[in-house]
Amino acid sequence: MTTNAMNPGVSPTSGPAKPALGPYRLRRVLGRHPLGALAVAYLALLVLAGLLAPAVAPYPPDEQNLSTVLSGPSAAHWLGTDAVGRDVLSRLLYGINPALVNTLTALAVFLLLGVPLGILAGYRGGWLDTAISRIAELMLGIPAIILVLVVLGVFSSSPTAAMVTLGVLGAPGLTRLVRGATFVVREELFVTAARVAGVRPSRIMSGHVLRRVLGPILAQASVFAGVGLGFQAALAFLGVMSAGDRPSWGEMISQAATVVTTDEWLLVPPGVAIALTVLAFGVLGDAIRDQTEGERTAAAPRGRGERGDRKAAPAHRATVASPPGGPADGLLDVRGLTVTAGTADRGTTLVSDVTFSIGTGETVALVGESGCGKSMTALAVLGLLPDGVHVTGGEVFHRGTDLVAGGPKAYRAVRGSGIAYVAQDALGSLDPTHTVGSHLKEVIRRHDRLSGPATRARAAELLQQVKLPNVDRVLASYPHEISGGMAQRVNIALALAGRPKLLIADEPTTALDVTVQAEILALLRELRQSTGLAILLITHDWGVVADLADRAVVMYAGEVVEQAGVDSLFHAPRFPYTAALLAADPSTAEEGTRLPTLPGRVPPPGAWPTGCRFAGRCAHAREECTSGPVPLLSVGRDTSARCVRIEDLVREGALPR
Ligand SMILES: Nc1ncnc2c1ncn2[C@@H]1O[C@H](COP(=O)(O)OP(=O)(O)OP(=O)(O)O)[C@@H](O)[C@H]1O
Repeated sequence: MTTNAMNPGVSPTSGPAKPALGPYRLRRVLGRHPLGALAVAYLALLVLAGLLAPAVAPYPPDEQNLSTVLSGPSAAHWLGTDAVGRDVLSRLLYGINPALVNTLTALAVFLLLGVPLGILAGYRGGWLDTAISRIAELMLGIPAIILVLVVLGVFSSSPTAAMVTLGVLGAPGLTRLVRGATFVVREELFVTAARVAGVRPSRIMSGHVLRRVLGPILAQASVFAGVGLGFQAALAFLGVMSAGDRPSWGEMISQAATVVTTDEWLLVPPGVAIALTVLAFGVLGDAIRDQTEGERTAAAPRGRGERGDRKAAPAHRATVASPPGGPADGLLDVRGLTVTAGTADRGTTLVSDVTFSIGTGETVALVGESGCGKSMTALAVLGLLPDGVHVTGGEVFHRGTDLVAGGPKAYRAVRGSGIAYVAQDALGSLDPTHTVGSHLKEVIRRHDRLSGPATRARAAELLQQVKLPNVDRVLASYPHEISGGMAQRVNIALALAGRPKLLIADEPTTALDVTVQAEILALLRELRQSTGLAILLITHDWGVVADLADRAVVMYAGEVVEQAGVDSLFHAPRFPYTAALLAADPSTAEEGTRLPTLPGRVPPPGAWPTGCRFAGRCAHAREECTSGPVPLLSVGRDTSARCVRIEDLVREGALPR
């Protein structure tokens, strides 16, 4: 994930996603799509003409003049007259409203069913997704025209019944599209961040996910509006949908159809009006889709699914009990944590038997090369493991409550108010469609019952707490309007909103430039002193460990290989891997000397050797290292290490005394 001493050659994560298609961006989109703008202008004109029909129509719609039937266009009747001498232009104008009302009826049903079900299926997943998807597939198999004809037969050719049926039959297609888009958005970091901040799922779905999938929805709605209008015309032409006695485009088509053999012109005005309107809806849909397609595919699946449940029997543990992880007072106690992709029986273990503790106000660094299981450990503590990855052994006690046993409910209760989270991707953690103020207010409302002005005051206070200047301007800014460093301060402010006692920070400074890194570290240090905040810091950077941490937990190939106070660790590492990592740290290297490298790679999950997992890369490995599982052994007051040769190595001078 990062480029640094422990993880060479791997680039930082991508930048933030683009803002979703809101009203402001819709205007910009149309500015770049002249045809789309033309379509909007046409539709706006149509609505206006429909509303103003009584004022602008040259004749009353039902006024008959039997002396001028089927007259064709003339100065008196610009679009001619129909079979009973009524003015076609006037009827066309009066017919706009029924055509649009019918279209809107179908559209409303289409959206009201398709959008919520799609978001629910995509966001919740599991059985709800399976049920909604199966029903949608079933409905997509129903032949629409036959069902509509049956409905028209039952409901006396009622246009409303036909349009409602069309909406119901169209909705499953929208549900599938929205579900797919929601799957992508659900994995975005800002959704994870909102979840960790304790924002309710209903609020995340309506406030964040809906806004992000609005583009595809609008595109689909435009196209469906065109389909609805064309469908009305087809039904009216077939004479199966009653037009009543009001003028409507469908009714005009229907009447023109009866005289089509003697006068084809009568089909032209309503036909052209319908064709133009269908075209306008289609062009608008295309403009919106062109704009949003790239954004949807560009949204990287970076976040995490919510899996706090234990799915299978506890996994195998080390034969010797691990010693306590440090001077814990019960704020966080992780005991024998095992995380598996798949199930315990038929899965791959990603993290095995991890034990450590964090006390109030303490900062513990989780260190190790890329792929050693640091993030999986942190995500298991938060109950935010990705789909298909589960805790299959051990406990995560937060103030005495086992979150693993408590399941998603227990995790939800502590996220935000007990344990907060700050990710590496500062901008990606913020929803691009919300201002900083809106992010903060949402989280504050989740934790405090405050009035509107008090919520704003609290938001400003949080920004001041993270030392952001120009609070009013920052509150009104969108994420793309602030720098990475400011965004990370905003994320820390969001994390502090629930007054948590523990902050999990996953490489919070890696993506920032050096001076900003130092400022963020200084801020964390200050917050720790002023609020008593405990921090679980995931990092590759020994400099950050030295700067901030009290203790370090070193992970290798999914297990803890050493735990120690930072001073002991730096001066007398007790595991050859720790010693090798420290020796390869460029910040401690003497100028002009060649930096030692650590040959080989971390064995991937599923390919861990028996015994010491580091043996394949260790210059000091002997047969005894690989003959059986190696327990984590206490070495001195605050140190434990998973090495059977510590005494030999110290004696031989391979490890410092
Ligand atoms: N969704 C997943 N399904 C299966 N395996 C996964 C999944 N996500 C990560 N892994 C694997 O789990 C192992 C531990 O990954 P993890 O992200 O915890 O490592 P890390 O130490 O945090 O590395 P980095 O510093 O690069 O983030 C890796 O081998 C990784 O490939």
